[in-house]
Amino acid sequence: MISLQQLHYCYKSSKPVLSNISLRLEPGKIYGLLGKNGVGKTTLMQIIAGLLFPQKGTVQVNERTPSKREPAFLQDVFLLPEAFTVPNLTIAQYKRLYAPFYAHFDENAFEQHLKDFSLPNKGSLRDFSHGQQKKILISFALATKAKVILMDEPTNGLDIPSKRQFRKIIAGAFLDNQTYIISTHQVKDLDMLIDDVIVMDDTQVIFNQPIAHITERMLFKQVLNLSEEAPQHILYSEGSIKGHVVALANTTGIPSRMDVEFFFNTLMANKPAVLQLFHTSNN
Ligand SMILES: Nc1ncnc2c1ncn2[C@@H]1O[C@H](COP(=O)(O)OP(=O)(O)OP(=O)(O)O)[C@@H](O)[C@H]1O
Repeated sequence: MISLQQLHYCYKSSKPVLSNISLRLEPGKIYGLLGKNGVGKTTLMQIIAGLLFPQKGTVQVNERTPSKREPAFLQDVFLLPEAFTVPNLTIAQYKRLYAPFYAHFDENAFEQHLKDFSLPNKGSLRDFSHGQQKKILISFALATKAKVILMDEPTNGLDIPSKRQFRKIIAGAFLDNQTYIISTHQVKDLDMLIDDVIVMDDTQVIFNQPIAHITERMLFKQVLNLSEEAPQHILYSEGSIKGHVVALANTTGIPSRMDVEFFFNTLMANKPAVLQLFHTSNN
């Protein structure tokens, strides 16, 4: 369980990046963390990982305070950063050096993930391409079986087959006692993977809902003419080759199919109307 209460954070002498953030994240869920560039996604993940310390508010991760960086906390949290440089080690040396920090590290799972990504289990990390290095680190992250796994833009730099493989590996590796938080602009890469969507905007978390709630309350569809829909139900639309893609208030009572990217665009374009849909219903 991750619990943030009235969290504030600012870098030295700059304006706040995070203000008054309260959030509760449960085990057994994969959260997609979305937001425009510079909104504070990485900062938030670094606070949860105990790498940055908030000026105000409290953070609890599995009932521990990340900033204390106790061994019992560190062995159960893994942050895969967006930018990284690998040490001058072979895969085997890397595993020997870092796996012991994670009490539940699963060597077989590590080997299997490497195989699933079509990577060898030997060789010097620096001799691999950046995309391959990323896949090695993703494989390592998942093999730690840490209760909290934070991934910052994990699919950036991955080729198209690897992105599909990423979704498959995550879906297979995820355990009920884990919480994954995946920050990404490659929203399509999270399709069918995430349970809940968190959206940050202007120093705040403005949205945190399960996909199931979104698809109950919103409908995403293709129409030839916007006039096919009641104007009061149209939340947002984009022109497409076949007419328009629209996001509507779901008045059918039947859950729709989720399009995370289109949902995000709708929320950014029409915050009050989208947020109203969720505030007026029993969550
Ligand atoms: N070390 C730092 N010192 C000062 N300001 C910083 C530092 N790191 C980030 N910032 C600022 O904090 C804000 C949030 O940055 P952060 O990297 O958390 O955003 P983000 O949502 O992850 O962005 P992106 O989607 O572009 O990766 C930005 O305005 C950024 O310029």
